Amino acid sequence: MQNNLKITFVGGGNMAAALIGGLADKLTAANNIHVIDINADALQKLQRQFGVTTSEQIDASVAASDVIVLAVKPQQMKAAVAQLLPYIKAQLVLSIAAGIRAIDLSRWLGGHNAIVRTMPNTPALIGKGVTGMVASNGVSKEQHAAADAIMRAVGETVWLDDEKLIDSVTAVSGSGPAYVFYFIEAMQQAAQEMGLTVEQGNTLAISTFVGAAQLAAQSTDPIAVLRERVTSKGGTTYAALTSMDDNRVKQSIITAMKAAAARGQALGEEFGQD
Ligand SMILES: NC(=O)C1=CN([C@@H]2O[C@H](COP(=O)(O)OP(=O)(O)OC[C@H]3O[C@@H](n4cnc5c(N)ncnc54)[C@H](O)[C@@H]3O)[C@@H](O)[C@H]2O)C=CC1
Ligand SMILES: O=C(O)[C@@H]1CCC=N1
Repeated sequence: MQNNLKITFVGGGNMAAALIGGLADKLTAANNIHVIDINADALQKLQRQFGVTTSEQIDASVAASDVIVLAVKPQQMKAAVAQLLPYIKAQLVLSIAAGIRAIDLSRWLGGHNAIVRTMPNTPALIGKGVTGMVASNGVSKEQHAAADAIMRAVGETVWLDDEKLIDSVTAVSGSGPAYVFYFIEAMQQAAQEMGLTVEQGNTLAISTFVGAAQLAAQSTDPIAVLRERVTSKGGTTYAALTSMDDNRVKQSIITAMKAAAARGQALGEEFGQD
């Protein structure tokens, strides 16, 4: 079902492309989506692939849009937002950047406080994303619904009450696809070291991930029970999991995820300064 939301993306890189893929001619007509990026090649690709309109600099389309999606890197955010200032009225500003806090965006936008901070992830590209979101106090009911509809167009949404938790979401699901790919890569390498072909290893590793994830999503049993059902006493899985425990793999994953959350906070401090 399409609405007529006019959406301007500031930044047309990887994550913007994933979101636009879910929105264009689905939530809203492709020609209601405008993308501004300093990289002409990125714009050409988006124009060709999705039929969106584009420009290389901030223009009047910003003033005419209902929603402005901030999709540049945290390091690029302050400079990008500064150019928006003359065009900001009542639009919803939706940021997907790691770390950058709503209070800093608001200050750079002259006190504008209709801001939704979000943390999507790349499975959005195939409509299987999940996005953590938090609204600042100037967001109207309609804008809240619009933000939810935008992110739902590419997957699930999880709303938070406390903005601080966005760094935790970043560590879990924002960066999360990379942990999964890392684990799959390790399984593929092990498969090859144990004599399977590249193709056989890829099929076995990826299908195992997809199957186990779907089983986990559909099951009412705790994940630990699902794990125990694979683990016969004195069997092969027990040998593998004992090796992982001996190598503190679980603790390493938890430590790594806390490092991601800490980096999110540090990005906010580093690039949210005046
Ligand atoms: N890649 C991911 O998995 C995720 C990324 N994010 C967030 O999304 C944001 C974008 O990340 P990516 O798409 O991966 O980066 P990217 O580097 O692919 O895209 C950023 C784009 O912004 C453009 N840009 C830079 N300065 C600009 C300016 N002043 N005006 C207009 N465009 C400008 C660049 O040319 C580039 O095309 C980041 O803030 C990141 O934290 C959030 C969730 C997941
Ligand atoms: O690595 C990053 O900083 C971004 C945020 C979450 C995923 N990618």
